[in-house]
Amino acid sequence: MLEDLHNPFLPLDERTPATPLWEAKRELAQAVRDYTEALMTSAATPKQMADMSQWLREATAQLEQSPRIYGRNGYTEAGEGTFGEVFQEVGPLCGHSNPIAPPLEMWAEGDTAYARVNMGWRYEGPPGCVHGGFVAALFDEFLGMAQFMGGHPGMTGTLSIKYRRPTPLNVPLELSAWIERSEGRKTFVKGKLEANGVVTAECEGIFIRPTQPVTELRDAVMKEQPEG
Ligand SMILES: CCCCCCCC(=O)SCCNC(=O)CCNC(=O)[C@H](O)C(C)(C)COP(=O)(O)OP(=O)(O)OC[C@H]1O[C@@H](n2cnc3c(N)ncnc32)[C@H](O)[C@@H]1OP(=O)(O)O
Repeated sequence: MLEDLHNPFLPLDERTPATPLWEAKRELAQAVRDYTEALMTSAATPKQMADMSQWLREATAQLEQSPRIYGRNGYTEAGEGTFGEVFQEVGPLCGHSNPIAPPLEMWAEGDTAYARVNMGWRYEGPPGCVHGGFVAALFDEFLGMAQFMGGHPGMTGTLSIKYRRPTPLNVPLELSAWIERSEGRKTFVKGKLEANGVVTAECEGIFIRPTQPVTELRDAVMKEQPEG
């Protein structure tokens, strides 16, 4: 059922783009990341901002007029990689080709999964600190991947977070996670987030292995939506 999912713990240098589309998109996504990060701290003049808005709208129009592919299933159906290869590009937290992904880098050593990320000004909640919702998002993605080590990955059922200290922006954040136990379709995972050697947040997640293939999720969800 989940055989085709990308192994999130491949060495980073082996996670090469599956097709030329992703190779180009990675570069564009990084440029957009850099642009939005610069925007957050820029005090350019209103005229400079207006000029850049115009220039960006024109660039967006070019993308909109290009051939389009929608969603993970769309990319796999278009031959742009397996479900797993596409995931490593479009995932909203770790996707190389998704400019909203910080991105989060993950690897495994023994029974523990690790991740590293640096959250810039785009993610500010309390002054100088990472917004709590983004801390939760990092845990959701990271614990979601850590449960793969158990071999029975599922969807997030419950995520409980203890915010112990404010999490600073613009420093390397270190995450670690491990599987506590599995019961039937449920996998219990724990994790922590550290900045400068201080634990700023802890998380417990319960992941539930779905009864249907995750690749069929889109069609199942669409069927559940009311007409209209
Ligand atoms: C597959 C790899 C993807 C990895 C990415 C993970 C990161 C994500 O963001 S996932 C997206 C966020 N999560 C979701 O959208 C999930 C939405 N929820 C669902 O789809 C369903 O409720 C789902 C699949 C979690 C469980 O549904 P279902 O399979 O019908 O559960 P059900 O048969 O009622 O219960 C099975 C067991 O799980 C337990 N359980 C059900 N829901 C929950 C829950 N939310 N929290 C804790 N336990 C639960 C039940 O108590 C039951 O336990 P037991 O066997 O001991 O009685």
